[in-house]
Amino acid sequence: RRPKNFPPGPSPLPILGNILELSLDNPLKDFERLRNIYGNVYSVFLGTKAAVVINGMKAMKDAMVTKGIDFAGRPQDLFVNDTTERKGLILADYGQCWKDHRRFALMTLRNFGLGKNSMEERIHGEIKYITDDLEKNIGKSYSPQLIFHNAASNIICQVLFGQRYEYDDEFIGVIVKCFTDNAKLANGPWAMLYDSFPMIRSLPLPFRRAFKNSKTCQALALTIVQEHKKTRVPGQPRDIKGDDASTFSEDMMIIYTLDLHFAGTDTTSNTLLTGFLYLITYPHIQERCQQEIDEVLGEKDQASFEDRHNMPYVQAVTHEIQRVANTVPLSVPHCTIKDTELMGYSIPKGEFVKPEAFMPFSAGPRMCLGEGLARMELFLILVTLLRKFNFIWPEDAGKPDYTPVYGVTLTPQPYNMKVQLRETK
Ligand code: HEM
Repeated sequence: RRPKNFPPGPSPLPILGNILELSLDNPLKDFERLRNIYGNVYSVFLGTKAAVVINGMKAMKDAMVTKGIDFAGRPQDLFVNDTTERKGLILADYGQCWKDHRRFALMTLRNFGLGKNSMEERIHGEIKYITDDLEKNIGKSYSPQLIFHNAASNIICQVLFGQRYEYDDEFIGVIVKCFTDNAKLANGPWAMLYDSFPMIRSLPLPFRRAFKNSKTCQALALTIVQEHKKTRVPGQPRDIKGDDASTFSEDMMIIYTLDLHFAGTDTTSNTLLTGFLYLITYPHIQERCQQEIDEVLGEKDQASFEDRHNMPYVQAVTHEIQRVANTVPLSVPHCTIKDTELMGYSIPKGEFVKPEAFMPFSAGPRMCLGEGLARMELFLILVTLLRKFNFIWPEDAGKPDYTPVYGVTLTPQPYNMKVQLRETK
């Protein structure tokens, strides 16, 4: 039963709650349907657990910013918590440990050049590998998935581990494959059943693959962390470092690096993949971006992030790409840390909230800490590639299918593109 003055929603069935109202494969349309019936703040029961769904700018701002701290918790009894063994930063509950980790991550990103030229240089260094790969494939029908996932992974790997990996490197290939698989599993049907019906959790069902993926990544990350400990010179940080005496134990450090690696890979790359899918199939928009890029950059060697201020059209296209890509469609679940109110409804401590509104990086104290890096990556990669190449839908590729594949991150259906060098002026 809903607590007094709780946000409204469909009547729950015993044990099942409202699970039959939601498509287990992709509940986004059902969330939208329920929003049309119950308004911007409503609740659904996943099994016996109540979840509040928040939509629309006003309710999102109220919950995530005005009452940001009230809503800054993370539920701790979900499939995703068992996958990451309750360690790391993304799913840490509100408290000192989360604060320390968030501050440390932001400081590391700053120390490694975010907001300064060095991060731009690092991104440009990686773009050079993308353009080399594209140049090798001029005229062929080519799947861009691997390059964008590996490029985004390499940019964050350089901050985390001080190194990049070749695009055919097996070690990183395994990690990125586990990430993409877990991003689908964590919002997939088995996760929904796992969250709704705790009695099935110990059964050998397909959700176990996510635990196996997580163990595989942990074992690989451990080898890097141990290698770095061996060769570390005190006082000369090359990348992030741990300290056994604090909350940054080796164990914690491993999940923490995987968290940042995961958060920085599947998000930026899927946004780019969706971006190119639309730029290819709306060629007049690709062309207008290229015109603006040519005018602003002229003879300049390479684009700088500052150039965005002179490229209003490219900026608008980047924002539109983020809107249609809807890369993290349900954000990350929040929970209230004390009894609070939202849009006139009472929300008691401990119920969890899945914000659904368009704010690609979310808002408030828990908002994406990689926003600055992601924006820089999206801008520099888009501008540099569009300046040098034309991207074309292959003649034999049939009609484009824009239906995204559901998961923690939305992914476009796999597609091939053709690349041509642009005429140099
Ligand atoms: C287009 C790219 C990206 C999008 C759309 C995106 C989106 C998001 C969203 C919606 C959240 C949840 C915020 C909330 O709970 O309210 C989040 C959290 C987070 N993101 Fe991103 N993100 C992107 C790129 C990145 C990058 C490049 C990094 C790496 C530096 C990163 C690191 C994180 C971390 C660590 C959190 C958890 C923050 C916390 O719990 O305090 N993200 N992101």
